[in-house]
Amino acid sequence: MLHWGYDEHNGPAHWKEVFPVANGDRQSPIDIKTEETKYDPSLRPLNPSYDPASAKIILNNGHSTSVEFDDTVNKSVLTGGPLSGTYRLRQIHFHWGSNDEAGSEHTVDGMKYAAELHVVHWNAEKYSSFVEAASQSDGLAVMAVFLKGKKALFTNFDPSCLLPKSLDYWTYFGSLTVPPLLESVIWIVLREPISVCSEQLAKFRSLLSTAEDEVACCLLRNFRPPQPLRGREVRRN
Ligand SMILES: NS(=O)(=O)c1ccc(C(=O)NCc2ccc(F)cc2)cc1
Ligand SMILES: [Zn+2]
Repeated sequence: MLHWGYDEHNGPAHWKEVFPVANGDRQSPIDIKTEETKYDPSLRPLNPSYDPASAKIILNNGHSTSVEFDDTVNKSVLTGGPLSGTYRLRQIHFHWGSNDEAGSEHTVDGMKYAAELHVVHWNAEKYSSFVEAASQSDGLAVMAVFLKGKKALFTNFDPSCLLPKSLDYWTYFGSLTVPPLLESVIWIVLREPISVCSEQLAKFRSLLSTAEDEVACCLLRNFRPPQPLRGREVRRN
């Protein structure tokens, strides 16, 4: 496979050829079987604290569209939940499908949402850089928010925060969902989805996966299918 992507010749089924950890014991995403999740009273409420001033750039890296944040200081952080210590916000990005019926990476009792937002943080208390944290089992924390397709315009959506009303969540130990698929992510999946309209989802699909000097082709989908749970526990607050 030339460079990994989501096409027939370089998609998720091929990633193990270059990244053997693809067959590891804590790969993401997973299908969350709600009946098998275990209530854990020791789990604390999530405490996201984001400063909009730390947003730097928005970019299309060919695999997703992402907003990068200034992660040189503790300006935007996530604490609480299953986390011990302070995790610093690095970037947010989305995963989507070629139609509104699929697109999320995590699924809930087999149900796919139209898209999924990932809010990526790293453990700046224990490690000195994102790259270093990305190789540690407790190095990263990614908060996932489901996006559900909504025919009508969506209402009472507060543009300043992309989070749903409820911060109730499921949590499990997993990995990056794109190469290098490092098994260093504490996943926090919010139970309540946010709504986006079909036009917004269509805009994701119009993003290009090619560089300016190449023949344009759209990034129609960029979700990895659910991976084996391998005996891992999924807890809920
Ligand atoms: N979809 S996801 O939320 O799981 C995810 C989050 C971040 C990254 C990432 O930063 N990749 C580049 C990268 C990865 C490791 C490094 F060490 C350096 C850069 C990849 C996937
Ligand atoms: Zn992601």
